[in-house]
Amino acid sequence: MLEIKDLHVSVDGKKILKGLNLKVETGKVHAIMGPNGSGKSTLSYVLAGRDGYEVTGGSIVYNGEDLLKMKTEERAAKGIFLAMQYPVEIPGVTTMMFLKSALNAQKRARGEPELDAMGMLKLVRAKAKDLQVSEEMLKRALNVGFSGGEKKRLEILQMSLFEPKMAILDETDSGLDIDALKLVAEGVNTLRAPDRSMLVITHYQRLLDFIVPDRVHVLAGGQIVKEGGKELALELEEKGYADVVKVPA
Ligand SMILES: Nc1ncnc2c1ncn2[C@@H]1O[C@H](COP(=O)(O)OP(=O)(O)OP(=O)(O)O)[C@@H](O)[C@H]1O
Repeated sequence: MLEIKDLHVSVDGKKILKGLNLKVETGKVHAIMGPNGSGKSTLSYVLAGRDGYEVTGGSIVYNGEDLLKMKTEERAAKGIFLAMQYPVEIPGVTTMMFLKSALNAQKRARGEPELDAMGMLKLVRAKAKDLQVSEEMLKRALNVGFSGGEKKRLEILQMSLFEPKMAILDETDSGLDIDALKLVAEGVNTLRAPDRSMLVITHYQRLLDFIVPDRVHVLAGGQIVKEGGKELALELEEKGYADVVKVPA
């Protein structure tokens, strides 16, 4: 369970989150929708512990612990995973090498035995097939020259390897054609579990037809301004934000 209370965050001196409150329940899928620039990516970065995001007020409690006191790698080891809106390219590091070192770093931090090259290859191959991530992609430098859809599929592959407890998907649907969207949604749905929460950030109802959320929250002007069930996403799609919520100044 994740509980965010009155969260205030600034980036480069600019106030972005302005008193955000949000509860994400264990085992549930929560969707966050909101206009451009409302602070959705900022929220995902703050949860993952990215540098440069200054928390000036409020609290985030994750399974009874103060998340804001944890370093980024500690958060990952405790099961927080962020599928980024713009996955980073790392020239010189093959995708396979990256997956192995990231997974083993988490295993080390949890005191679990690490996987050797063979074990890793077997695991990745099995999961990659379902997400149509080719062997050739696994040999290439991480995300370098990958299409938008390939990058997003790789993010979901990472998620299925890391088996996080709290997965944050930041606009994982952007740049996906309809077949890739279904593939990614299927990948996400197979990871739904009673001990795993998901925070799905999206602009479009379309994704939520495939990944049906338990709760929908609207983020506008740095605050959660409306909450509801999955029907709220339909209402937003139909009427637009301006007619459904009042955006704080
Ligand atoms: N480094 C920065 N310096 C100044 N302003 C920033 C910085 N990073 C983000 N912002 C601003 O913070 C606001 C929120 O950005 P954020 O990316 O969180 O929005 P978002 O809701 O994810 O938007 P979108 O839907 O367009 O992806 C935007 O107005 C953005 O320009």
